[in-house]
This record gives sequence, structure tokens and C-alpha cells, in this order.
Amino acid sequence: MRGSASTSATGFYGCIKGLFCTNMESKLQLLRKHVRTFPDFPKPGIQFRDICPILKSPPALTAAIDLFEEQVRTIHPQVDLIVGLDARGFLFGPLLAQRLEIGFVPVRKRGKLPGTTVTAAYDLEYGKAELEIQEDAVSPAQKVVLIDDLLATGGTLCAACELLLRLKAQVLGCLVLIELKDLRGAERLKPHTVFSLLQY
Ligand SMILES: O=P(O)(O)OC[C@H]1O[C@H](OP(=O)(O)OP(=O)(O)O)[C@H](O)[C@@H]1O
Ligand SMILES: Nc1ncnc2[nH]cnc12
Repeated sequence: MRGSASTSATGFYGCIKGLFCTNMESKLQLLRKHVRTFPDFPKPGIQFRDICPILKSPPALTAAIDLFEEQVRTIHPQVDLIVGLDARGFLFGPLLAQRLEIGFVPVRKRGKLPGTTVTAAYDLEYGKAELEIQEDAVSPAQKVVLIDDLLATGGTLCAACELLLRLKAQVLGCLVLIELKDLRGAERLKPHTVFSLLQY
């Protein structure tokens, strides 16, 4: 209704929603522009999605943290901890935790963490490994959201969720920048929910 002084409630909220979506879309587009694909790395047949250009671009990195922040706020109003996965989950996790003003806990590859740890083994898209968390890093019933750069087969995030469940944490969901849909990692992670910013 061009020129009208009155705006209906639906029109007003529709407009706000439109602005929000446009903003979200532009952030997603910016992120997508900063992901490079390398065929046959580190093995023949793997299309490697490289997130390094996001780290090199302050606007793209800010867009990623903005979108993760929005996602966490829709998951639960009071998340206690962000849990990041070794190694690329460490690039986004501490920034997100700082933005949310909550703590960050690392899940590391085996043998890197001092003190008493809990360990879980898993298979990768290209290999095998073990993950560990410090036993006292998370208290029972604490509400946690996990973060990693990428979901492929889901083996890594499954192992991390298993560690958190062994510490009796409440896993509210998993965030990833990139989800490789064909590998069906999200199905493997059920009943845990995966929230991905970009899908390939
Ligand atoms: O869903 P999945 O099949 O488990 O694969 C995803 C995982 O693989 C990559 O990490 P990688 O183990 O290569 O280690 P890095 O982060 O140390 O490079 C990626 O950063 C995820 O953590
Ligand atoms: N295709 C892929 N690209 C980047 N990181 C990965 N981790 C596992 N699969 C990957």
C-alpha cells in the first residue's frame, strides 16, 4: 500500500521478517563465496571443502558467527557451553562462545589433553581416529551445543556426542558450517539435531 500512513500488523512483521531473511540470505551468500573446493584432496574421490578463505575475510567470519549465534539462540535461551571439535571446530567455537558470553570446551584428538580423560573411537570419511574430552570439563546436566566446520559421515560428531553423554551433559544440538548431504551424517547423528549453514 504505497503512500498509506497505516501498516497492518501482518504487513509490519512481514516486512521485518523479510529484512531479517534478506540479511540472513546475504550472509549465507557471502559464506558460500568463501568456500573453495579442491577435487581429490587428501585422497582421490574426495571433494575437499576448504573454509580457509572465510578465516581470511573478517566480514565472512563475522557472518558465520552471526548465523551460528542466531541458531544457538533459537535452540535454547540458556546454553551453558559450546563444545568444539579438534581442529577446525576450534576456529569457530571460541568466537561463538565469546559472542554468547559462555564457556568453550575442546574435544581433542587422542593424547593431547592432560588429566583424566574420556575417549571414543570413530571412523572418518578418510581414516580412523579417537577423540577425548577432559572428565571434569562438563558437569552433569549442563546444556551444551557442539560445533565443527563440517559434517561428512557424522563419525566425528557422533563420537563427540557419545563423550558428552558419558559425562551426562544435555546435548542440545550440533552446529556445522558445511553439511555434505550425500554422506547422510545427519541421519547417523539422530536423535541429535544438526544445524548446518551451507549444504553441498
Ligand atoms: O563427519 P565426518 O566423516 O566424521 O568428518 C568430518 C570431520 O572431518 C574433518 O576433520 P578431520 O578429522 O579431517 O580433522 P581436522 O579438523 O584436524 O583437519 C572435519 O573438520 C570434521 O571434524
Ligand atoms: N570433503 C571434506 N572437505 C573438508 N573437510 C572434510 N572432512 C571430511 N570430509 C571433508
